[in-house]
Amino acid sequence: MKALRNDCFALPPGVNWTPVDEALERLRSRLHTVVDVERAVPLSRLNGRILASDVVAPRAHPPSSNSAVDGYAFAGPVTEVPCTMPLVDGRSAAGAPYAGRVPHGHAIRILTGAMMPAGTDTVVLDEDCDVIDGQLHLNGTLKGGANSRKAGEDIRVKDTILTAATRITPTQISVLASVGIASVDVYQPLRVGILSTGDEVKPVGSTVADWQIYDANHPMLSALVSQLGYQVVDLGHVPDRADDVKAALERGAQQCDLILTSGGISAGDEDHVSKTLKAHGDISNWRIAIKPGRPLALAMFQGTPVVGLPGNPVAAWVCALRFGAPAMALLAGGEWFEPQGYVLPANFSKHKKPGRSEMLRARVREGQVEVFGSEGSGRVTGLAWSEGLVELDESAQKIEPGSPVRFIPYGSFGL
Ligand SMILES: Nc1nc2c(c(=O)[nH]1)N[C@H]1C(S)=C(S)[C@@H](COP(=O)(O)OP(=O)(O)OC[C@H]3O[C@@H](n4cnc5c(N)ncnc54)[C@H](O)[C@@H]3O)O[C@H]1N2
Ligand code: MOO
Repeated sequence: MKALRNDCFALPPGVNWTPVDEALERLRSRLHTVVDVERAVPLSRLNGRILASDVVAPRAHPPSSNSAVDGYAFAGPVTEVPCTMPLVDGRSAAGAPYAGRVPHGHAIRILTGAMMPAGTDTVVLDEDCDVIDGQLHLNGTLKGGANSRKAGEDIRVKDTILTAATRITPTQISVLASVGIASVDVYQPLRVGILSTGDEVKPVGSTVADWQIYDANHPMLSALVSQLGYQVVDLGHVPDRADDVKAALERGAQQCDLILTSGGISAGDEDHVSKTLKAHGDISNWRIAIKPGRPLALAMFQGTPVVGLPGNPVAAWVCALRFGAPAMALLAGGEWFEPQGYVLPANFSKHKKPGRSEMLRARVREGQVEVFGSEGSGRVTGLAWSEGLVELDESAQKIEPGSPVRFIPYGSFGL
C-alpha cells in the first residue's frame, strides 16, 4: 500500500472558484489505491468487491459444442428442400452425450444444452421439421452451424475475462463461475469513517430542543457508503468543539482509509472542522463553482484523507456523489469514473446564471426530465423524491420545456 502525499489536495495559489471539471481532474490525478490485497476470496463473498488483478480463463465457455435448441442434429448446411434424412438410434441430451459418430446424411435427436455428437454441426428446431417413419423431413433451408453453440465461442482458454479494478457484480460472478473459478484476489474493502459535526445536530434517538435538528447526514452517508460496497466506520457526531473534532479525526485516522465529515467547513466562527484540519493537518478549502456544494474541504490528517462535505444535506449528498464516489472508487482499487448521463428533453423552465455548474434533483417521467420544485439545499424531501441529478454546466443557460438536459441517474454513481 502506498500512502498519499500530505499535499495531495493543495490548490495552486490564487485559485478561487474551481470549475467542477478541474476539481474532478485534480482528485483523479492525485489519488490512488490505498488498500491492500485480500487473496483468494470465494465467489460467495465477492459481490461488490474490486478485482486486484486480471482474471484469465482456465477453461473455455462453452467447453464443447452444444445445441441451442431442442431438435435434430446433422451435418449442415441444408441448401435444397424438401430434404429427408434417416434418423440414427439414440439421442444426445444435456448431461448424457451421444458416444457414437453420426454418419453423413443422417440426423439424431438432440436436446438443448446437449453436446453436438461427432459428425454433426447443425440443428433444426422441433417446430421446423417432421419425423415420419424414422425419417427427418425439412422444408426450409438451414445454414451450416445453425442453432449450435461452438466450443469457446464465448470464452477461449487463457482469455482475459475480467480486468483488475473491475467492481464485481452478480453478472461478473456468473462469468467467473462459468469457467470454474472459485476464488479471486480482490482489494480489502475501503474503510470509510463518517463523522457529523455541529452543536445543533443530534443523532436520531436523542432528546432534541427546538433549536436542534436530527442528524440526517450520518445515516444517509452511511447508507451511501455501504451501498457503494465500502465498509462504514461510525465516527459518530461531535459538537462544535475543537478538542472533540480533533479526537474524532484521530480515531478516524487510526481506523479508516478515508474520513467523510459533514458540516463545519465554511468560514463561520463555529466551523471547527476547517479550523482543526488547518491547525493539525494539510487542508485545502476548495470553493467549487457548483450549486449546491460550493464549499468542499479536502485535507490530509495524520496520513488519512478527509473529505469535508458541506452540512446542508442536499449539498452533502451532491458532493458525496459527484466528488466522493469517484474518489472512493480510486482509493478502493477501482477506476475513476465519470458518471454516465443521458440527454433528454426537460419538462421545466429555468434561467441559470453563468459561472457555476448546478446540480438539480431530478427524475424522468414519460421520457422527460422533471426537477424538484425547490432548489433549497436543506430540503431533504427533494432527495427522497429524486432518482438522479440534472447537471447544468458553467455556461449560462435558458432552459425551456423540450430543451435537452443531461440527466444522471443515481445508478451512474454506482448505486
Ligand atoms: N458567509 C457565507 N456563509 C455560508 C456560505 C458562504 O459561502 N458564505 N456557504 C453556505 C453554503 S452553500 C453551505 S452548504 C454551508 C456550508 O457550511 P458548513 O459545511 O460549514 O455547514 P454548517 O454550517 O455546519 O451547516 C450548514 C447547514 O446544514 C445543517 N446540517 C449540518 N449538519 C447536518 C446534519 N448532519 N444533518 C442535517 N443537517 C445538518 C446545519 O444545521 C446548517 O443549517 O454554509 C453556508 N453559509
Ligand atoms: O451549496 Mo450549499 O452547498 O448551497 O448548500
